[in-house]
Amino acid sequence: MRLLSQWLNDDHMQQRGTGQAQAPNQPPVADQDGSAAIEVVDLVKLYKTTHAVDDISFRIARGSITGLLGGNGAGKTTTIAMIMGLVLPTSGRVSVLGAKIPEQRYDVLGRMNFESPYVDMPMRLTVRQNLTIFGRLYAVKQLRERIDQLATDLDLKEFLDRSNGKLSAGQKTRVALAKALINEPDLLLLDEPTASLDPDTADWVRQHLETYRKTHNATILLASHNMLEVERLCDRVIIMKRGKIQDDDSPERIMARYNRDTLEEVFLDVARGRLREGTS
Ligand SMILES: Nc1ncnc2c1ncn2[C@@H]1O[C@H](COP(=O)(O)OP(=O)(O)OP(=O)(O)O)[C@@H](O)[C@H]1O
Repeated sequence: MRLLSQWLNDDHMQQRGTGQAQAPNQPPVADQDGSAAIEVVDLVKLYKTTHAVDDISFRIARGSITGLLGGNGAGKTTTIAMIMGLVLPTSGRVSVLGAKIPEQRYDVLGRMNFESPYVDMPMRLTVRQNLTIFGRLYAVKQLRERIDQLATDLDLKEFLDRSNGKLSAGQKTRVALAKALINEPDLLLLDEPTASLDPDTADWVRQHLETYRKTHNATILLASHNMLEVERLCDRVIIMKRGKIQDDDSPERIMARYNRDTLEEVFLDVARGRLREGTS
């Protein structure tokens, strides 16, 4: 995850450094054709001899919530980074909201957003200043009202004028979520969205994400190590291991296939190489 934060910081610096915002509110690239929110075909990322991502393919339907699971080093972050166009694939194709990535990424970046508690925002700036900068990068209209709305929705009012460096981990996570929603994205990529939140706040964030998906018909792809969260939120689960897709189905069908009652048990089966029902 540290690597992803580095890529992201570099990316934002590049956009600011060139003085060119990312043309966020451009007309949508041809996605009226019913194309998937995300399409990944035969995707490979090879780092010297490490197959970080090893020939994976999937399509993610619009308006769905998909969980990307897998142990440490399974290839989740690299997959998400390639979907965002931050890492170039060794081979294979990615398209997002009908646009080829990375070639046409600037056509759709304004309709996407990303959140990870591992990516810090500038510490000396206040929450309001940070949200203002990101809102301007996305050319959000009526930005002040949008920030007020997010502050109400995500309960940030109490520390809106406090610098980011003086927030608790849980408060930072809520601010990071506000940043991810600032442009009302059609596609939200989340990395452990409830890490470091207490159970009550985590539950509240999950509810917020579910509501956001419903009200905006948004598509959410989230990497998580929290199996209960994935069971609760996701219509579909993609399990990765050593760069490959090990399983891909609804949580219910996956649990049935492994003859398990929880995704946590399935995760342990996959991690420890135990076979699912019906495989030899
Ligand atoms: N820039 C890089 N150079 C070399 N190897 C890399 C690089 N980035 C990732 N890797 C390797 O690729 C593999 C997949 O890493 P990745 O970060 O995608 O896994 P992950 O599933 O996100 O893991 P975690 O749950 O620990 O965050 C790992 O073996 C990792 O060491």
